[in-house]
Amino acid sequence: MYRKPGTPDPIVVSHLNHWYGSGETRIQVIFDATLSIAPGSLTILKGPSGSGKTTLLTLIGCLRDVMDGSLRLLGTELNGASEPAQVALRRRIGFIFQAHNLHASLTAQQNVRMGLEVHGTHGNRDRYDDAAAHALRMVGLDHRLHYLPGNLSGGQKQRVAVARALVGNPEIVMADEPTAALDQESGRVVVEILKALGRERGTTTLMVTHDDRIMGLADRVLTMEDGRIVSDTAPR
Ligand SMILES: Nc1ncnc2c1ncn2[C@@H]1O[C@H](COP(=O)(O)OP(=O)(O)OP(=O)(O)O)[C@@H](O)[C@H]1O
Repeated sequence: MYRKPGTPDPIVVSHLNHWYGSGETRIQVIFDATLSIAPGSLTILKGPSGSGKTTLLTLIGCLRDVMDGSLRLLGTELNGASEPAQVALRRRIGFIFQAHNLHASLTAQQNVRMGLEVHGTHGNRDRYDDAAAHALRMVGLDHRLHYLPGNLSGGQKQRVAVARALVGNPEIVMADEPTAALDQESGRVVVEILKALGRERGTTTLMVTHDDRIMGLADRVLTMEDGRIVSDTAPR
């Protein structure tokens, strides 16, 4: 992918620490995390339950305040960032979660449209349907635009959730266990879609997963243990 000289990495974390609780029950859950993630890459964050993966992902996704250390997201320092600055950054991120949270009474296209409506920043509302249809085409579901989630398979529902995360052209996609409920082939399809976006649009993906079946598809695998990043490998 072409990269303008001097462009910073979209995610740059430096000496990040995080705690939960207060007083005697305060516990540290992230210790001195330092990493930089290249644009257009797909990075997997893995590790045992309770090792801090979701905490790190939500810190990077601007869903939790930075307490200590530095976290630069798309060139903006999050430590001390105002709420409006954080809201503006969140609009540049597409989120995909394991429980895909599709609305049962809305069609695939209407669910994806919601991805634009919640932001309310994409100008011409007449174009929302076109944008939603386009995003569903990208995930191979253009023949299911008017289906309700109840009439879609698990893999198809997850692809609708991917389309909803992608419809606003996010610069970063953050996914928490997006393939856990899927069979191997459906999981692979979801990851391949995100990889293609990296190549074609430079979208950077950070994904938490326990799913060993998809490790080989990542550009980079970070392993966490007890709140620390203990290994950083490139599978290929
Ligand atoms: N809101 C919270 N308040 C207090 N402690 C928390 C909170 N959220 C998480 N923790 C604790 O912080 C540690 C890290 O949790 P985190 O959810 O980041 O781990 P994880 O690696 O994502 O785990 P899993 O794979 O089970 O989702 C755990 O010990 C957890 O019990």
